[in-house]
Amino acid sequence: MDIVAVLVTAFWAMLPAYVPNNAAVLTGGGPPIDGGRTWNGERILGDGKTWRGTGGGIAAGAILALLLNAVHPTLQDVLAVQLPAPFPPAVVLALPTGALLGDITASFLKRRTGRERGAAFPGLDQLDFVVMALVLTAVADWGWFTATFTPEVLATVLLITPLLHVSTNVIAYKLSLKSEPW
Ligand SMILES: CC(C)=CCC/C(C)=C/CC/C(C)=C/CC/C(C)=C/COC[C@@H](COP(=O)(O)O)OC/C=C(\C)CC/C=C(\C)CC/C=C(\C)CCC=C(C)C
Ligand SMILES: Nc1ccn([C@@H]2O[C@H](COP(=O)(O)OP(=O)(O)OP(=O)(O)O)[C@@H](O)[C@H]2O)c(=O)n1
Ligand SMILES: [Mg+2]
Repeated sequence: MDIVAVLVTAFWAMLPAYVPNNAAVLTGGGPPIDGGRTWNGERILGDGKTWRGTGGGIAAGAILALLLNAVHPTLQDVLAVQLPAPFPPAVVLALPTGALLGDITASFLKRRTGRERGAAFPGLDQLDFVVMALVLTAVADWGWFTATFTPEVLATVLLITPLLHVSTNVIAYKLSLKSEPW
């Protein structure tokens, strides 16, 4: 695969895992998942992980995956690029669900390490959602996963995701959509 094909595959295949975190910020609020419960004096997850944000995020990512599947044949013709095979139904759910599960796991780890809601955890913040999205996708459909995420695509995903995460968060902060720029 040439470099353009690798970049296009990495971005296309990960979009349904990128959008859920954005959508959760926009749709979040209401009752927290942990119901306010604590463990060893600290919140289990905190007020930043809500049912509404999680549901909104998964819905946004799954809808986007279905939209990408719908435009797949046309775009492949028009752009003359090799896109990954359409997202199988299990992957349509695994990518966004994994992304938010990764983010929720990171909040659990942040609370266990004494970090308050909104505190940064460099490294974890940038890769939590992508690692869990990839793991869940591999479990959901191993054939699609290995055909799409070749070693070079996987390396590209792990390289571009932190850059995209940092830039999206700075833009969202400047637009007053997030209270911290990370
Ligand atoms: C479908 C809905 C409801 C919203 C879509 C909004 C949107 C513009 C999505 C772009 C998707 C995308 C390509 C994102 C970049 C990949 C990425 C790593 C995203 C991680 O999201 C971070 C998120 C919160 O993260 P956290 O929970 O871990 O802290 O960021 C907050 C984002 C928002 C509140 C949404 C609004 C975002 C913008 C206005 C910025 C748009 C920026 C880009 C498209 C990327 C531009 C940067 C480069 C270098 C290309
Ligand atoms: N599952 C989720 C993820 C995010 N959000 C919303 O998106 C905001 C930003 O997300 P994030 O940065 O992940 O949460 P933080 O508030 O920073 O909390 P934490 O320290 O636990 O990451 C949250 O405050 C919350 O309003 C949500 O409602 N539900
Ligand atoms: Mg945060």
